[in-house]
Amino acid sequence: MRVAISCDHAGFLLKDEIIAAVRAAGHEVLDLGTNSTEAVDYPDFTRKACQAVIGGEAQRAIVICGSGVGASIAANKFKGIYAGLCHDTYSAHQGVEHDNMNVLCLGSRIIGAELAKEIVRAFLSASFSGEERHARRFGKIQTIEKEN
Ligand SMILES: O=C(CO)[C@H](O)[C@H](O)[C@H](O)COP(=O)(O)O
Repeated sequence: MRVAISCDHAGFLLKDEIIAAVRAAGHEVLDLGTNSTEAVDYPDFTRKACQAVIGGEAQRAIVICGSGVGASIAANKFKGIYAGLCHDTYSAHQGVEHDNMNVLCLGSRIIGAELAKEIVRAFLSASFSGEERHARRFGKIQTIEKEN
């Protein structure tokens, strides 16, 4: 699949490691910046990655900021984006299998590169189970989305 990746200045140092891990797992990368440690605003770069998913240029996205919190708040404002902040591998695959998560948020000031790469591999190798209870719950999330 094609994976959009973006970060702010705090996430920049982790971005290249994540890009390499995504490619090593056999996926294509759409690198949407930022490309230095010069300060930028995470909503601007989260927007780029989410719009790539919504527009179909990427099937999933990974967004990196300092804590991952700001990126996850911003990402979940987009209709069609189901973002999760995951700093463990269980959440990274279960979030896809049960909740249809399509954007992974990471905090580069919280976790190290090796754990981040394992989390990325867990996220990308998982798929939505589609089991009735999960589909029902996901449908309810989409109902909330339509109400707002
Ligand atoms: O970590 C974050 C909050 O969720 C943001 O994404 C930013 O990375 C962080 O706020 C940047 O902080 P800085 O003091 O401007 O470097």
